[in-house]
Amino acid sequence: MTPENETPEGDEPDALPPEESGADEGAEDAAEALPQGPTRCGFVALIGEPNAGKSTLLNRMVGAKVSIVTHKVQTTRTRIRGVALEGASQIVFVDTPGLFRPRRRLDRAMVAAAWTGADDADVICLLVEAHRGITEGVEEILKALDERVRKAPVALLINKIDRVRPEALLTLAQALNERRDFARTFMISAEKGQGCDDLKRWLAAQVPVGPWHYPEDQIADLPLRVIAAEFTREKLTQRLHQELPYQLTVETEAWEDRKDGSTVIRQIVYVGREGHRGIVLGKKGETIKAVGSAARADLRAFLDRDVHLFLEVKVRPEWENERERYDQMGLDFDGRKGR
Ligand SMILES: Nc1nc2c(ncn2[C@@H]2O[C@H](COP(=O)(O)OP(=O)(O)OP(=O)(O)O)[C@@H](O)[C@H]2O)c(=O)[nH]1
Repeated sequence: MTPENETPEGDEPDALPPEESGADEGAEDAAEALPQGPTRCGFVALIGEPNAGKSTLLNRMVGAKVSIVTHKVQTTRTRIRGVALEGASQIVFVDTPGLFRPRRRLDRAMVAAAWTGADDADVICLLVEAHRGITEGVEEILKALDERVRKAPVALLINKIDRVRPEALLTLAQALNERRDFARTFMISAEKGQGCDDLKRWLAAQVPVGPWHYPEDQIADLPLRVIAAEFTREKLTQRLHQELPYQLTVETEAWEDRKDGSTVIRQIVYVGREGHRGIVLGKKGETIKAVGSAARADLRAFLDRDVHLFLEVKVRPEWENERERYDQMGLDFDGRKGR
């Protein structure tokens, strides 16, 4: 067992700031009228290639960090729901794993989960990276959308507009709209906030009339144990190089809310080989200690409680072929559908 070490105040690595009001210049004019009267509630699936910015957008829409974000592809493994309110509407965002050509069992389960998220949605948002344009991967997703999606409106979100010149954006928007009839096109920067208020208002008007699914103060729908494991996996992914992050998984083994207001969380990091265990631990346990304190800082902010986090690294060569590991991640072992 490696206990986490104390995190100095203010050392909270990546939490996104709450949505800033007014970040979206000119949104007032362009926005749809805010839904008035009866409550509305519906599911909005965020789909796109790995790294398109789906988790970043989800966090911005919710105004808090509920999905992990890294610069590496395929960070999101399971479907994560984040809940946002806009006027009388409750919008349940479903952050799906990136869509790509699956090779391994884990890949297949992730892609199946992504499509299940889209199949169940009232509105689908396709994120395309402004600077990458219509890649082979985007082409494949468009083709799959044509085949699979019959009813739900699909909005095109051209993300990362902060990375390109405006002229390039218009050309890309035009090319994509020629390829498919989108319900609406938005130019956004999930990271910087441009276009996001406008998008949220539009989505609020699209979701169907009906009662809210979640209490007003609930922002995420994933077991806390899984969210906690995801936070640790994010820190590992940020610190470890190359392929290793894809070859490990994190599970929350025990969770105890203590009377003194603190929470004790024990997690296991499963790796495939002894050599990987050494890398995850680092010299004198430095890596795992740093991971533990960064994850703990996020957990503390998320739970608004003091957290004691204990991490253990175990070698389990076959973890990728064990049904229980998939159950823990909320993925379907047979890759047929996400849950
Ligand atoms: N410049 C810029 N970077 C962005 C923007 N949105 C997201 N990013 C960055 O793009 C990277 C990927 O973002 P994620 O939100 O993890 O992407 P994802 O689509 O959830 O990725 P997967 O988990 O692989 O499916 C991160 O480094 C983000 O900071 C944006 O609007 N502008």
